[in-house]
Amino acid sequence: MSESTENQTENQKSTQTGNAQAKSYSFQAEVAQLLHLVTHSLYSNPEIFLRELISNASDACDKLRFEGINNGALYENDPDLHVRISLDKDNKTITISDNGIGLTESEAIDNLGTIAKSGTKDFMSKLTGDQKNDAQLIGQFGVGFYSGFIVADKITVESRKAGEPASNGVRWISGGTGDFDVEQITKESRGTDIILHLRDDAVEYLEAWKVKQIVNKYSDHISLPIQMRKEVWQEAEEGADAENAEGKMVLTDEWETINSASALWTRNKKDISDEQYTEFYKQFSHDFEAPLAWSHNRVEGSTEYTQLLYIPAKAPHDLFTREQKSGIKLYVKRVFIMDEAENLMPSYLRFVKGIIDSADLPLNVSRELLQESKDVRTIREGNARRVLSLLDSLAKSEDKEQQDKFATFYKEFGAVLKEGLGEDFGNKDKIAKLLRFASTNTDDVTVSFADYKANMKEGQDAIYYLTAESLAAAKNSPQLELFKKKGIEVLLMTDRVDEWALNFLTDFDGTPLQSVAKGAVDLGKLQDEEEKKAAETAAETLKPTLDKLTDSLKDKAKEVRVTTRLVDSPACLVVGDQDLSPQLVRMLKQAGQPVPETKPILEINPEHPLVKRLEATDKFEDLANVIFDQALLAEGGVPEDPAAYLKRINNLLLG
Ligand SMILES: Nc1ncnc2c1ncn2[C@@H]1O[C@H](COP(=O)(O)OP(=O)(O)OP(=O)(O)O)[C@@H](O)[C@H]1O
Repeated sequence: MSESTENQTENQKSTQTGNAQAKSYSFQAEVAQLLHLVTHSLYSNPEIFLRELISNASDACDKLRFEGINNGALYENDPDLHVRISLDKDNKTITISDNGIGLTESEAIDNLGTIAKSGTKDFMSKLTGDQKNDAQLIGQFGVGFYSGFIVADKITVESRKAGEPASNGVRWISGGTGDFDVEQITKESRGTDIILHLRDDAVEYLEAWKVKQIVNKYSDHISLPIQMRKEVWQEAEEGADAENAEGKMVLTDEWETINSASALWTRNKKDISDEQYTEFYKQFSHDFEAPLAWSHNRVEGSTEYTQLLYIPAKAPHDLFTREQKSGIKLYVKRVFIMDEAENLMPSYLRFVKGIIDSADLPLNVSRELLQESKDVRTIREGNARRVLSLLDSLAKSEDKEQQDKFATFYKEFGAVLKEGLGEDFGNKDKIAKLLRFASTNTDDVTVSFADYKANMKEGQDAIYYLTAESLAAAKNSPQLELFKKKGIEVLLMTDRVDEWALNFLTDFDGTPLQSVAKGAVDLGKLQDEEEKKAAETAAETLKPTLDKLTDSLKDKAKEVRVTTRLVDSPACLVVGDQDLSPQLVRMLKQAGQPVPETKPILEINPEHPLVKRLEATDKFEDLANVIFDQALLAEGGVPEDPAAYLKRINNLLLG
């Protein structure tokens, strides 16, 4: 017995039904809360109940198909899986039946009495308490099985698990309030019947045309046949009374399939409307926002598969955590195999949601097997190429709407995409083309490397960039002073991943990338010879001061040297070309990772009055340390001993 069944049993109350075998159970508190909302809201979109129940029926058939791979007996000589909808005007019921996997008694108690599924949990977390808003959310999200209570004041579920004897059926009944009753029944047919006892204001769903319309709108892509009893026109009989004089539609015993019954991705692209693509996305992804873009292809060659990949419009809150799951569902020859098939998409594209239907993988493929498969590698590479070219086409588009979509994509997922520079060497250049940054010319994150190159000064032979913790810190960084003075654009990068990712990109289209905070400043042909000479002379004259500084700061700085990079500030910190920047070191330390201890280089501005004062002051130690600590503060760091820093400042102020 599972844990929740035990809990439910504790809640067991004396039977209300009079039937010795029926037992009454309380709903989990969250379910009761949800049901209260479902039954008391103004529904903005009541018809979604059908979408939800059909989706559950289809899942149940998928499960049977999957388990049937290794245990054919589960089909019980009833191999044609389907969903059937029956309308009963006299009893005001609508019944959704499937011949899928079915439920045992304890599964019915567990699964229909507690909330386990991610979609509903997500929904609950978005509730605001405002009835109108929450009612709209139900329409967008759907709340699975409980959607039935939008139109029904009582739901009866009758089910029998595949492979169990007919006598092991279960009946579950609830009025959608605090509890539900469960009893054992005999059910010959395998699978589940959901019987909705419609409320008086929901009898419109007893009309066959209405049901067909809803199925067509929401569930056309379901790969199973959704069937209803066929209606035929019956002419009036001779001598019929006035009411029946014109003939009428009558139900036959024949079942008719009312949906296309082919999985959406198996259909021809030109037969699928944008609305259908969007509706399909919302259903399988549980995202209630429309996707930004999608790509649907049948890939042929040594590995054959169909890919239907979507770019969502919004990043999930856990995008950056290690637990973030892949959004790819794997099918093999239209049989659902698994959710979250992480091997089918590189991790830096983990935001992509979609479906892969492989013609080559074995039906009993496991996660372990996926890791080693050559076909899987081919599919993963094909998927990455496809997503990158989809993004490239959005980025390159002349169409404003497409450009806006790219901007939205970049805002939501740009930082994740950058991980690809380190992860996907083969596509590094394609990824680099898609990257956008702020720069010293604009705060908007819109400058591509190509834009930057087009804007380079004559004689400039590197792409300059600066990584910092925020745009404000980047813009005020002393490292930029010389570049500002000379009017050279510098890309400003403020995502945490930037420095790590940029390590893997040494050039863009033949032009080297150069961090302005690493190594000696080298403006190449843009270097002013006179400035350079002046710095060299200053270095000579300042030699004794530099030596003294090096000695005083030997615990903090690896080297002290004169620079031409500064205009207004007395000093700044830089690191060697191959060293980690102080920001990255701080970040890694925060994340609890081991980092090699490297000391920065202190560069000083020989023209600055504070530096000049060093030559004459009798408080050399104080001033030297304050200059170092201020350089540290300017790049976002904190002096190692803040109290000592303040003491020194005060000492200097008091003169
Ligand atoms: N027709 C059915 N056949 C078998 N089991 C069902 C059926 N309908 C519902 N269930 C069971 O009840 C559970 C709860 O259904 P519900 O619609 O609330 O959530 P879900 O289907 O798990 O979530 P999601 O709709 O997000 O996939 C299901 O997970 C399934 O175990």
